[in-house]
Amino acid sequence: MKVLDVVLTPVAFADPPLLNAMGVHEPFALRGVVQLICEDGVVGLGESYGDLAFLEQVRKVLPELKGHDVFDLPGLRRKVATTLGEVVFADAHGLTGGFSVSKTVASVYSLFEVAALDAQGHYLGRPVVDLLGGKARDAVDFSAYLFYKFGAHIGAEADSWGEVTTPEALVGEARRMVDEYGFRSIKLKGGAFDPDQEMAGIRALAEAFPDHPLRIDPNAAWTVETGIRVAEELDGVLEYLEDPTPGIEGMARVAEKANMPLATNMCVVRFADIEPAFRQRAVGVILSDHHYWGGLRDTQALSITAECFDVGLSMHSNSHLGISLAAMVHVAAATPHLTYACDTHWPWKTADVIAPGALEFVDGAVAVPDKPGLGIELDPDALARAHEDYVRSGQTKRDDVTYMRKFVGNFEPNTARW
Ligand SMILES: O=C([O-])C(=O)C[C@H](O)[C@@H](O)C(=O)[O-]
Ligand SMILES: [Mg+2]
Repeated sequence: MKVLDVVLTPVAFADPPLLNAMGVHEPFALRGVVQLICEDGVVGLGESYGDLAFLEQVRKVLPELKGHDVFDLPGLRRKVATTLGEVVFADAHGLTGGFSVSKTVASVYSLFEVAALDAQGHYLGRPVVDLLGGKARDAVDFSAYLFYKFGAHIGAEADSWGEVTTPEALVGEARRMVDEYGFRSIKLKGGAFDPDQEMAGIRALAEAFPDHPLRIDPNAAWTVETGIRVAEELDGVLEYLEDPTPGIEGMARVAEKANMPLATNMCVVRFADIEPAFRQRAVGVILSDHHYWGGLRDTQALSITAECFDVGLSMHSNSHLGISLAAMVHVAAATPHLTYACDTHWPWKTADVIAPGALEFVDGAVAVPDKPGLGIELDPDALARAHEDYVRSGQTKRDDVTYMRKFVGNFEPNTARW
């Protein structure tokens, strides 16, 4: 089944002022939506980053795809690699680790691989999970993804979540997420405040939700010494400690002293990082993310590799829409060695580009769609609105640092700050 045309649509959707080590989320999150228009009226959908520098790489590949057979995934990867050559896409926030030629190819390929698998599924009348080997589980568990946050964007009214900077407000945020979605585990995005303040937040969550496994992720905002201190003080409280400090060597030094596993989506972000990280026993959990690990099938390869070394697998999330959630659910369902509830930013958004109803949270889990392909439908009006928002936003990249300086004039990223 050949590709006749490819449509790439940059979109934006409203995002609250969520805090992290790099600053604060801007008023809109950007994404790129791809439609592979194929023979027989089949359309395959993919979603990834919306930064202009990323979309420029994606655009280079578009003309190469016409006439490509959507069942030829190795050929698709070759076309992406050949077209991009030695180019390296680097985002402005670094929250998903370092940049490389291989990560750039993996990221661009992933967008098209998901769309090709969706198209294959439509053509065959089978869900993507079946194309990936079949269901290892019927529903995929997600964790509540808590953020400290400002109450409002610059010049805007307060959003419905309000300001969250205290343990009490954090527990309130968690309560709302758990009540609305039924999440059975909780992740706190840290790195925004002093670690003692964030530990107080974790302790308040542990008291309010004694049956919910907890994690904290400061995105490498701490020194090795602070990472070790937090690991000791939160021993028995956390199921894992995510990216306390920068780099494989630093993580290995914290891991040596920590009783809980260390998790990462920053120091192991491509297959070449696995050998040094595992040799130094730097991580006990990898957060997979098909958007930069080379698609759904490479995510499964990552899982098998982790399993061989007795390393756990969880799943990372950036701000995303329904196409990405569907892809995450299909690959998670087809990946037996997935040992933790996955991350998702889903509760933070209020709009989407897909028709509602295909992906529902019940008890914190999303049932795997059984319709063909990803099992979702693009809503053309919603896509057009999201594209208008992209144009209106004036944003061309995610830049949490610069936006934070509008709140705190002399702000510098919190990398290894404490
Ligand atoms: O687990 C992580 O590191 C992330 O989810 C990175 C994200 O970019 C998150 O920090 C965010 O959206 O601010
Ligand atoms: Mg992380």
